[in-house]
Amino acid sequence: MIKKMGKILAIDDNEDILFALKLLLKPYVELVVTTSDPNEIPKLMGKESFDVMLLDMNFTQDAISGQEGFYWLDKILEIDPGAVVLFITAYGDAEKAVKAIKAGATDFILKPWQNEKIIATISSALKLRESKHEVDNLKQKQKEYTEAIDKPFVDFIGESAKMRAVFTAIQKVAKTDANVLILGENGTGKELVARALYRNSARKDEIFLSIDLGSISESLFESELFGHEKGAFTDAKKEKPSRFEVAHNGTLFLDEIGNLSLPLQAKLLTAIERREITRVGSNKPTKVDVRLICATNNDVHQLVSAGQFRQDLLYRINTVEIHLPPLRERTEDIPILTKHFLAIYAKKYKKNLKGITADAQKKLQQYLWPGNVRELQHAIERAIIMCESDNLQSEDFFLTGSKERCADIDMETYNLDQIEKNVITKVLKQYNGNITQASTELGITRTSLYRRMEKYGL
Ligand SMILES: Nc1ncnc2c1ncn2[C@@H]1O[C@H](COP(=O)(O)OP(=O)(O)OP(=O)(O)O)[C@@H](O)[C@H]1O
Repeated sequence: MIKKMGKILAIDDNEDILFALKLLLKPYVELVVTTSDPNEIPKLMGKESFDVMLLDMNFTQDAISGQEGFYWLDKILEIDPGAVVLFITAYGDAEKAVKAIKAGATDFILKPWQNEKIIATISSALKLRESKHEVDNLKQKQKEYTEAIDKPFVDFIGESAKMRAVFTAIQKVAKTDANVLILGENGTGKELVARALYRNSARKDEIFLSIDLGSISESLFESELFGHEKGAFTDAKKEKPSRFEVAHNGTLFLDEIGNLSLPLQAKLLTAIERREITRVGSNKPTKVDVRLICATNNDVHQLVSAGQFRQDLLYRINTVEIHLPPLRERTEDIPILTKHFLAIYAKKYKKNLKGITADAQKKLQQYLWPGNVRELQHAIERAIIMCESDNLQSEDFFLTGSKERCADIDMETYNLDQIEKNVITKVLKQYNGNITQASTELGITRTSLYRRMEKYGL
């Protein structure tokens, strides 16, 4: 039953009813305020935050239409959109009840009432009000967390033509609800793109939920992504909502989608196609409305050709594709990124640094950055910690030499085929046999590289 909690406002033109209500509710609730004049409602609501309001439907004698009640319901909801209003009427019928609920009332009480029934209804209404408060608090917290998490992501830097094309694509796509697939090597800024899309979308006030699919084990995938009911399996001590449900109305960022096994791809596809999920241990599907942004550092089209990624899933997630170029293909961005990270870390480590020497900057320009912007960021942080002078020096950067762009190639022979073979061997070694990266570096297609490898028996 109701613990002595909750504040109630009862509005009825019949003083006897108000008196009876006060007497009935006083032992259970913290405060009962009554008024026979509905015009008092705004003033009373200004003074006190009521949890539940009991509102008569008809205030003029002999009136049975309920119009006045609906008028005051509107006023109450205008003042407090989260108000929990219970209509009271002696002339209640199913039709009016439905109309009242549609208009925003929470429930309906018929006069004359049974005491237990009215107390039970008010008790549920108080619980509803409490849940509404909790939801509001959680939404507020979520907003604050998102803003805090988003802060480091606000600076998305790049001046190169390739990055300008990415920024233009983000501007065009963000406002639409289209599913976006972001492709790019590790550390190129895929999550930055996802957050920029979210921040500029119509769903910006809802949740942004990021899931690293690569970090979820196969056995836990289904319950992690789709949730489970209590007792669905041995360890399911409590029910768990699916990530889709948590992200409902918001944006779901599925990172490392290329790492999903084929059976899990099938499950994900069903959820996306039907726009509903079914928790493990339940047979009741729940509708979900999310904007999907996916990312991968794999060559997903190549995975499709190799039968390792479902084509139908790819078509569902790549309404628009955004390609993030690796840093070595936009070396003109290195100076501005250097400046940016230098300012951040000099402040963090309280170092009074002027900048970076021309030699050191040249070293950064020549390096291939296999870890892309993330690697540059870490290299600068480390250099700032190590630096003992006014400017970052070449020696402050410990870059793995093998990944430096080779300025010249030993010409032991002038045979062009032999030179080509040597260069390809060198580049393949440099990228540990990664065909995509090697072909990009060589400026040829993957197919051409394969053809040449076959030709030279590599
Ligand atoms: N253009 C950029 N401007 C500023 N910072 C950037 C830029 N690109 C990447 N970064 C920074 O580099 C780091 C890596 O970025 P992010 O996590 O978005 O990359 P990713 O492509 O999602 O990486 P992974 O594939 O490893 O998950 C982050 O700290 C990010 O803030």
